[in-house]
Amino acid sequence: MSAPAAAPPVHVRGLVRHYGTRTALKGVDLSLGRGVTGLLGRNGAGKTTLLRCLATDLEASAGEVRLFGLDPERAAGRTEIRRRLGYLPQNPDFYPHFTVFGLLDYMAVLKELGSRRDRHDEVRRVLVRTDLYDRRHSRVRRLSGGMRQRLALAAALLGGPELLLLDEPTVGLDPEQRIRFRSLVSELAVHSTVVLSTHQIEDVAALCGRILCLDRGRVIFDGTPGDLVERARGRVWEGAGDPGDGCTSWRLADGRHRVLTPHGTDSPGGGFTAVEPSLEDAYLLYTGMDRGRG
Ligand SMILES: Nc1ncnc2c1ncn2[C@@H]1O[C@H](COP(=O)(O)OP(=O)(O)OP(=O)(O)O)[C@@H](O)[C@H]1O
Repeated sequence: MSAPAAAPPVHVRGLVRHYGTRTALKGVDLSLGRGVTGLLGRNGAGKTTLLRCLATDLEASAGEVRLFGLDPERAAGRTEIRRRLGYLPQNPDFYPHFTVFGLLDYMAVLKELGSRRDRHDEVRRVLVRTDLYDRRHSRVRRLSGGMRQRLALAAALLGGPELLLLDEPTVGLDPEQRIRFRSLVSELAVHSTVVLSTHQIEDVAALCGRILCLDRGRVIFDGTPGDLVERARGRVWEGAGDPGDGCTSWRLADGRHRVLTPHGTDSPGGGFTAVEPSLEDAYLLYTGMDRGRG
């Protein structure tokens, strides 16, 4: 099945997804090209549900999903989409008795990756990319949590997908592996579309050219990290004293407080001075500010 030549990798209009009586996505619109898009939102906001819909793991209850211009609800479209995407699910689970190499080779067979020789070359390639080559003969059950996470990433990279969907990929990675992960993903994003759902704001700041904030099944922010930070300017403060109620605050190591005030005109009072907002401040403010909206 062929797709329109200029179709974006991801095009979603009015996407709704119900689980029984619960509505996890309430009309999501988005269109994604190359680069890394960070999907942010509080627990239960709908990030995993959105990724599962893009990964052809869940069907839309209503609305339109097109991947590479193809319709995942049609069998031919779905098969072609699956050939072209890589998906790292939340809490990936693998057959524990396989070796690392054997498991990836098995997944490569399912991905229809050519002859035995080509497949093995591809498995070696993703093992090197994820720093697991030295563990290729280990049983999956003997891997640490971070290594399993890298194995899941290796599986998602098989075949060089044009669309890479990563659901909390850096959970359990040590700092060195997180840095390796970031440079791998930013390299891949030169030629492909990456969607990264995460609670790790540092990863978003380091990697994402675009951020989508989800809140209760809706996109409440779509823009660059810089846009999001700008919205927090004049609303982040540090100082001594009691910041009082009505704003988000936390105690710093030196005993002072960092305070987020929801409106630009608010001030926590004497003793507090406005400071440069971080992406995390901006994210907290933005999702917090939206709390009052229906
Ligand atoms: N299989 C399911 N059955 C019923 N409800 C579900 C199911 N999966 C998710 N939900 C509900 O759908 C909503 C969105 O969940 P989802 O897992 O997409 O959120 P999330 O943003 O990925 O959260 P988290 O950050 O905690 O992973 C939540 O209210 C959740 O309880």
